[in-house]
Order: sequence, then C-alpha cells, then structure tokens
Amino acid sequence: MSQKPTIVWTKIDEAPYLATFSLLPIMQAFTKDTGINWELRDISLAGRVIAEFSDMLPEELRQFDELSYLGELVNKPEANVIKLPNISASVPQLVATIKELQSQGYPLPDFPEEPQNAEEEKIKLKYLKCVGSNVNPVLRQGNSDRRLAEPVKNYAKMHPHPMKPVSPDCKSYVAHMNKKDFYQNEQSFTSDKDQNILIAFEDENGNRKELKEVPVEKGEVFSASSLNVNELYKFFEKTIEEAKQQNILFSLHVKGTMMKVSDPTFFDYAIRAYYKKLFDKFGKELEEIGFNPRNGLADLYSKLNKLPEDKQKAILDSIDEIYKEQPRLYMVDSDKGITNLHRPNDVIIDASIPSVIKNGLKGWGPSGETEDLVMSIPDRTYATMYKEVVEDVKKHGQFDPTKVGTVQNVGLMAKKAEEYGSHDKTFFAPSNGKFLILDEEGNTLLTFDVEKGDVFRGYSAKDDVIKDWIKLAVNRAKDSGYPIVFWLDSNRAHDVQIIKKVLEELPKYDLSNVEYYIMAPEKAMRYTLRRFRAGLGTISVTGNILRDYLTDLFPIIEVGTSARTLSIVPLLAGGGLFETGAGGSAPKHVEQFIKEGHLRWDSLGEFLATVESLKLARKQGANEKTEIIAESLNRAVSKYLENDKTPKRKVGQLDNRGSHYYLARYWAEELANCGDAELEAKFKPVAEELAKNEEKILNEIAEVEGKPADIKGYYHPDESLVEKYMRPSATFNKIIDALRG
Ligand SMILES: NC(=O)C1=CN([C@@H]2O[C@H](COP(=O)(O)OP(=O)(O)OC[C@H]3O[C@@H](n4cnc5c(N)ncnc54)[C@H](OP(=O)(O)O)[C@@H]3O)[C@@H](O)[C@H]2O)C=CC1
Ligand SMILES: O=C(O)CCC(=O)C(=O)O
Ligand SMILES: [Mg+2]
Repeated sequence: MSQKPTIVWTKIDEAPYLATFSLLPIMQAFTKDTGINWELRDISLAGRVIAEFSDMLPEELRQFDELSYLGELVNKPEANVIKLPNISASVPQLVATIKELQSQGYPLPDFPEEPQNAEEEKIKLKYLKCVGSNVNPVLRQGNSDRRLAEPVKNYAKMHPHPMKPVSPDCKSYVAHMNKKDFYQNEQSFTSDKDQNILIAFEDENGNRKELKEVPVEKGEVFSASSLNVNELYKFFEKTIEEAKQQNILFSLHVKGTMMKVSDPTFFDYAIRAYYKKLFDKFGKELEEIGFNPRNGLADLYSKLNKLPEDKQKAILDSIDEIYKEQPRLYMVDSDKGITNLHRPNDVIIDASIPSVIKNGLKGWGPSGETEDLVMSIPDRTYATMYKEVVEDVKKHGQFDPTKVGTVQNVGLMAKKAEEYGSHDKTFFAPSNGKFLILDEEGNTLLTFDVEKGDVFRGYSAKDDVIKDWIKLAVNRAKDSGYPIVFWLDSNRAHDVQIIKKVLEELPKYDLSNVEYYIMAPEKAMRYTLRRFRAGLGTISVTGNILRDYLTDLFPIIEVGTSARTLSIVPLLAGGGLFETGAGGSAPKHVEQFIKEGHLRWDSLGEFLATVESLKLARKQGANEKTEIIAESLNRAVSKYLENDKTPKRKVGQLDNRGSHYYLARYWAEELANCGDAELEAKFKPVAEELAKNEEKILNEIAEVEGKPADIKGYYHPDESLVEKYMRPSATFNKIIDALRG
C-alpha cells in the first residue's frame, strides 16, 4: 500500500458541486498534517460528456475520463473515495448540457435522437453512455451501510423539521397494477456453474433473434421479468378516471433517471393515457415531428416549432382543453406550469413520496395549493410498501420527528446488483412473441410470453455480493443491537433464491445476540413502522431498489433530508467509498443561488463522510495525527448541530458558506484542545482568529447575498466565478489558505 494515502473528492453537479468550492479548501487545510493527498476527480455530467467526446475536441478542451479511472481504483485496496451526489441525467438534461457546452465553444455534435446514418448512430450511442445512473453503479463495488449518526438524530429531536398534519378525511392513496406487471411475471434461477446465457426474442412464427449474451457466475442469482404495456395503459386510464371522480390530483412516481431504459416506459403510457385526445386528434403530426413521450411532454414543446403556426396553436389549444377535462396534475412548478408529466427527471420516486408524506399526504396542484392526490406507482414489486406507509399515516397520523425511532439500511448493491444493473439487458418486444433465456447448449431456461411493446428486463445478484451483504447485516445487528429485517418476498421468484442463500449463510455466524426476520416488503414495512412509532431502531436489509427508496424515505421523515445520512460502502476489494447523504443534487438550490446568491445546501453528509474517510486513510497508512483530526471533526460536527449552524432556507439567513465557517471554527477549537501538543499549538491561534473575525467574515459573505450569482452556466459554469461567489470572504480565505500552505 502506498505511503501517502490519497482521498479522492468527486467533482459533480449542481448544489453539492457549488458547495465543494467552499468546503474542499477547508478539508485540505485542516488535514495538512496527516500527509494525505487530496485529489479532485471530475465525474460531473458535463465532464463525462467532454471526456466521452474528447477525440473530437481540440487539445485544450479535452478532458481525461476520470470515471473510468475511478472505476478501476474502487477495485483496489487503496481506494478511498468521497462520492458526492451527481446528476443521473435524463435525455432532456443531456441535451441541455450539450447546448450549454456548445455555447461555450465546445464543438460537440447535437444529440441525434433519430440517427440518419451510421455516424450519427455512433454519436448517439456515445451520448447515451452519459445518461442515467452511469456513475454510481460503476463506483459501487461494495454493499451499502446507510444510517443517521446519533448527533444528527439528536439535532432533529431538538430542531424538528415541519411535518404537516394529515387531515382525517384525506383521500390520497397509492395506485398500482394488479396483474401482468414485473412483480407477477418474474422468474429466476441460481446458476450452478460459470456459463454464458443468451437472451433471445422469438416471434409468433418462430423466428428467433439473439439479443445479448450474458456471462453468469456459479452461485449467481439471475432473474428476469416483463411488463405488459396494454395492461399498463389500462391501469393509467383507470387511475386517471378515479382521480377525476375523486376530484384529486393525478401523479406518477417512478425512477426515470436511475432506471433510464425501463422507467421512461411508465412515462410514455401515462402521457398517452392522460393526453389521449391529443394523440387521437394529432397522432400524425406528433409522429411527423418525432415527439417521444418517453422524454415527457417537454419533448413535444421543444419540437412543436417544426409545424406550421396554425397546427401549433391547435395542438396547444387541445392541451388546454385536456386540462379542463382531465383530473388536475401534480405539479413540479405550478408558477411555470411544469407538471409531473413534463420531464422524466423531475419527479423521482425516492424523494417525491417522502415529500408527499412530509406535506401531510398532499401534492402541489396547478393552483399553487396543495391537494390530495393519487400516487401511481405501477409495478407492485415496490408499490405495496409505499401503500403500507401511506395507509399507516392516514390511520395513525403524521410522524413526529421528536418521537420516532430510526430505520437504518444494509443494501445489496455491489456489482450492479438487481434491477439497477438491468439497462443493458432491457428490451422491448418488437411483436407478439416470447423472450427466452437459453443456456450454452441452447436449452430454454426461462420463457416470457409478451405482446408487442412489452418491456423485458434481466438482472442478477452475484454470490459473493450476497454473502458480503449478509455478513454486513449481521455485523450491523451486533454493533447496533437492533433487529435486522430482510425485506424479501417469498412470492417473488428472485427473492426466493435470495432467501435460500440467507438461510444457508446465517447459521455460519454466531447469532446469539442477533434478532432477525425475513418478511415481504409490505409486512416488513408494517413491522418496522410499529417499532418506528414506538421510538425503536430497526435495520432494513434490502435489495438495491429498496435500499434507494428506504434510505430517502426514513431519513426524510426522521431528520428532514437524506443529505444528513451517513452512507458507507465498504468496498469488496478492501477500500472504502463514502457517499455523501442518500439524496440528490438539489437542483432547486442552484436556482435559488443563481437568483439570489443564497445556497442552502447542507454539507453535513460531506462532513460525516470525511470523518469516515480519514479513519480509513489512517488504516491505509496516514500518520497518527489523522485519527485525532478525524475525531476532532466528529466533535466539531456535533457542536455544529448543537449550535444549529446548518444553512437556512432564506436569503439573509446563514447559508452554506456561513455554515462552513462555523464548521472550520469548531474544528479549530477542537484541535486547539485535542491533546496533541503540535496540533494544539497550531490550531489555538487559528481558533482565536476565526472567533475574533466572526462578524467580519459573515458580513463579507452577506455582501454577495441578495443579488444574482451569475456563474455563466448551469452544468458547466465558469469556475473562476463559482470560486468568487463561493469564497467571498477575504478574511476567512486568508486563514484557510495559510493552513493549506
Ligand atoms: N447519490 C446520487 O448520486 C444521487 C443523485 N440524485 C440526482 O440528483 C438530482 C436531483 O434529485 P431530487 O430527486 O430532486 O432530489 P434532491 O435530494 O436533490 O432534492 C430533494 C430535496 O431534498 C432537500 N435536500 C437535498 N439535499 C439537501 C441538502 N444537502 N441540504 C438541504 N436540503 C437538501 C431539498 O428539499 P426541501 O426543499 O424539501 O428542503 C431538495 O429540494 C437528480 O438528477 C438525481 O438523479 C438523486 C439521488 C441520489
Ligand atoms: O444513481 C442514482 O441515479 C441515484 C441513486 C440514489 O438515489 C441513491 O443511491 O439513493
Ligand atoms: Mg435515492
């Protein structure tokens, strides 16, 4: 192992990217004496686009492919990566990024949505590599351990975030399909050897097309499922009609970003059902301009100018008519008329359902008021547990953050586990027929009867990954004393295979102090909520999707935002990946920053991740001061929370930059009394300087607030301007830069 451990800090997008400019210099300054080397590696959406197309760019605009570099690093024991949340881009976000880069002088080709020749086909494929969740699955070469640190829980108890009460006559509910969904159609097997299996499609005349060869390891659980799109369409028709009858909002909650291939299908059919009259009346024109509902209604607006003006007007009028007849839509931004069906990346289920719960089971309607709503979550695999929590809130009332317990998670995530690794194994039926899984001898292992347009996806979980996940769960149970609940459903073919492994593995451990259960998601939710409302702690041990969903749901209920989560990924190869929070990149915060110079991103996730990363660096060879510095940071974070120095929502209040000042000050104060003479001597004057200059520093920050922060870009801003806005206090910078040396 190298003598000089390196911590990689990732350069990403949106709010946490902005915050990095203020925070990373502080981290470098305070850890100077550890001998740790800090590297900033660009995995932002814009950075990935530039790297992908570097062969087409002039030398000075080229960029190294940092994601591939990191993808290799995480498989080495020296890996120590702090991964901030990055954009998992939808196609509209990608197109916006390309436009912005072009406007900055990057000679990038347009995104060829409908390629006309082989060259365009190649370009499209390159661009599609930048879409969806293409960073996380590459870096996540370990399973995940997500939980809230004790001081964070205590903070929420002292400063509870608002949770709106639920009205006793609340009409909100979760709607899902009842047949022919992924849940019903799943099939699975555990491979008894290393082999290559084949995914193929056979039409009704027996013509077979080979689609993809997939290597499968011995002990790997391989599963596949299909979803019937006619049934999906009927589901939307019915749910839309119900919303109309009940006079509540219609809403759709999916993961169009992470599940970039299969989930836009939900969008597609929701749009076809909701705007049916538009398709009936203008089907030909919509086809002519290449409207693709998978990209949301925004795609129609962006292509409308290809039609003559009178046609454009007729289409817009028809949309207005539809809004009068159909149920009101759940809104993303009612002021701007942006609806739930506008863009697939705006409503992301893991964050959106908790936000509905926070709002007292209401969503924003077109009038700018909150209203009851139906939450469509088509596939039952994950809808039923949301239904359970929604019904629980209706029955028992809103959660009280000062009283609830905690729900931690151990997630099966490594090596592109489960559905989150299915993108390259997802196909759409070109006609009625069947998808087949064949072994090397051509024997049929699984068969899926489908109709034209149906979605098929294959996914798997590797044996070593499952075993590591079980080990992590048992260890967490022992460390915390909380019961572990495996959220596994004996009615799901995939879960049946996993349950077998859990039952085989568990007896290999000393379970004398471990309370464990295996329950289907609905029941697991019921059990967990009972304990949660009684103030008790429980660990959910789940697959990859439930990991994602539950680690937003519970932290948001418990502490207001999943950004405050501690998210550790012990890598299978021995290193560590520390994700900051469990949430996203908070685009709303960037909008506020650009408009009024106030950034309300709370970097708590980054603070907590750094503590863990420093502890790992110590094990990787950093000197003994590292531990003291990490512990001091940990205590500084507690102080930061006790004194409530988290950023506030409004301009004029403490923001991200001010909150970093307090973190630095408390960290210096802790180091000034840490028991290490050298560190104490070094940081005593720093603590004094920081305390003495409090007003001056905060005033210098306040000077850039209340007016626009023009950073000349959203996906790829001018970094010298970002730096200027994010480090506006000369006094503070001087103290930090002196430490950085
Ligand atoms: N790990 C990753 O890399 C992840 C990436 N993403 C990506 O992030 C983007 C945005 O996702 P979205 O669903 O909007 O979720 P976000 O978590 O970005 O935003 C939802 C809301 O959470 C609150 N919030 C989030 N982080 C903070 C913070 N640090 N400080 C204070 N409040 C915070 C704010 O809510 P409020 O106004 O209610 O206080 C915010 O508006 C998408 O592109 C998505 O793909 C999403 C999840 C994880
Ligand atoms: O990778 C993504 O798209 C989002 C990941 C996410 O939401 C999570 O890990 O909680
Ligand atoms: Mg998530």
